[in-house]
Amino acid sequence: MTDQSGVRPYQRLAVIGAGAWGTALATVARRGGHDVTLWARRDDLAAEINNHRTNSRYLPDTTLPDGLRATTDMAAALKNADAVLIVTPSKSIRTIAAQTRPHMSPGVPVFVCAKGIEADTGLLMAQVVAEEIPGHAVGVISGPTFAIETVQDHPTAVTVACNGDPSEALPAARMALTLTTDTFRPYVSNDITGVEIGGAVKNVIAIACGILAGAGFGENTRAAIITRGLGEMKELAVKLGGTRETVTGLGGIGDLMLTCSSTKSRNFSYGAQRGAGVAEGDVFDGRPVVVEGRDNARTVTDLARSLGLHMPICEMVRAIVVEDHPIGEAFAAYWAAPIEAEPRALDIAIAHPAEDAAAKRFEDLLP
Ligand SMILES: NC(=O)c1ccc[n+]([C@@H]2O[C@H](COP(=O)([O-])OP(=O)(O)OC[C@H]3O[C@@H](n4cnc5c(N)ncnc54)[C@H](O)[C@@H]3O)[C@@H](O)[C@H]2O)c1
Ligand SMILES: O=P(O)(O)OC[C@H](O)CO
Repeated sequence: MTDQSGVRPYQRLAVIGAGAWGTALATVARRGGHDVTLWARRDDLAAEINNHRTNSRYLPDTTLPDGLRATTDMAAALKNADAVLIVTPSKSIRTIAAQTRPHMSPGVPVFVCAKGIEADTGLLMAQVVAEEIPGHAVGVISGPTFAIETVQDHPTAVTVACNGDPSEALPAARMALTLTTDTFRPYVSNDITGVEIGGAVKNVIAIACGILAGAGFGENTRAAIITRGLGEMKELAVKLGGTRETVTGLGGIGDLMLTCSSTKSRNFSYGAQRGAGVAEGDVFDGRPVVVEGRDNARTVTDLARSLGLHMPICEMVRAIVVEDHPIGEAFAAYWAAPIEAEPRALDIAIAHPAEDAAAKRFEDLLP
């Protein structure tokens, strides 16, 4: 084990994005005694956080810690920061990173906390930030974390990752120390790729689990999808240079277990509503809710296809949410696929003996 006893926490954090997760991470850091400035897009939200210690839209019924400052002024947020967290949805990460660049002090590390892959480029979030803010160490924070539970002080663990050997991954160790409180426990990793693929893929698998739960299927089905989904996650992560161990950690199976089994997950809930027959436009009663897995279904499968990988559960979700195929048809295609080996490295493919019957069963049963 490398002796990291000389590691010092960061003292002044800028958290960019005052939605549920940005506010939760800012709360953790403030509870840890650090100086925290939270950047919000909207004036009224910054004023609410400063004047009432609440963020009622994103974290209802919670009180934020004293001394947590919010601002809409990016320069002010970044002025004295010795570390930065970017916590907006993955679609906006490039734009937000570009907005931070003119105000970023030299050498300040940046941690991305969004779970996604960029459309068109297929880049992971840390790669996007590295392109927009060159010359800064870039890391990621991910794991099984519902923002509301974190703010309510439920014991919560995350992975903080930077690339490189343990000495180069020092910013990850410093950020882990910075965010450690009596209830929040970060672990350190040097595998950004594995952690990021875990976060993006679990969103898609959670939609699949939601769809099948919403359609009325039980725990057997969910366990099958989580396990096979984990296999898809592992193949993509390893293909891109991540490790199997990371996929079996908090950012992989940990986040899968959480997100695939709770209606607190927006991805699972979105899927559950679709599976119960709610039309796309009526999900969440038409309210705009961040469901990263909808975009991830396309970006994950685009990336996998470009690498010659087949991710059948992610393809099923893509067929439903991106290409608007009927749920029954998409699930039937997945379920009646040829018999294969577990793990897939064993090269076996036997035609499904009841392909048509299986297909018909689900096409008739599901919306
Ligand atoms: N909510 C959670 O429990 C949770 C936990 C872990 C990780 N995450 C991840 O954190 C990221 C952010 O999710 P969230 O739950 O905080 O979302 P949210 O909907 O609660 O908040 C999103 C925030 O980003 C801002 N935003 C949206 N688009 C923007 C843009 N184009 N430019 C600037 N600001 C913009 C919004 O104003 C809002 O403040 C996602 O990638 C999500 O997967 C969320
Ligand atoms: O609400 P979800 O589905 O976006 O999940 C939130 C977090 O990613 C859970 O770790």
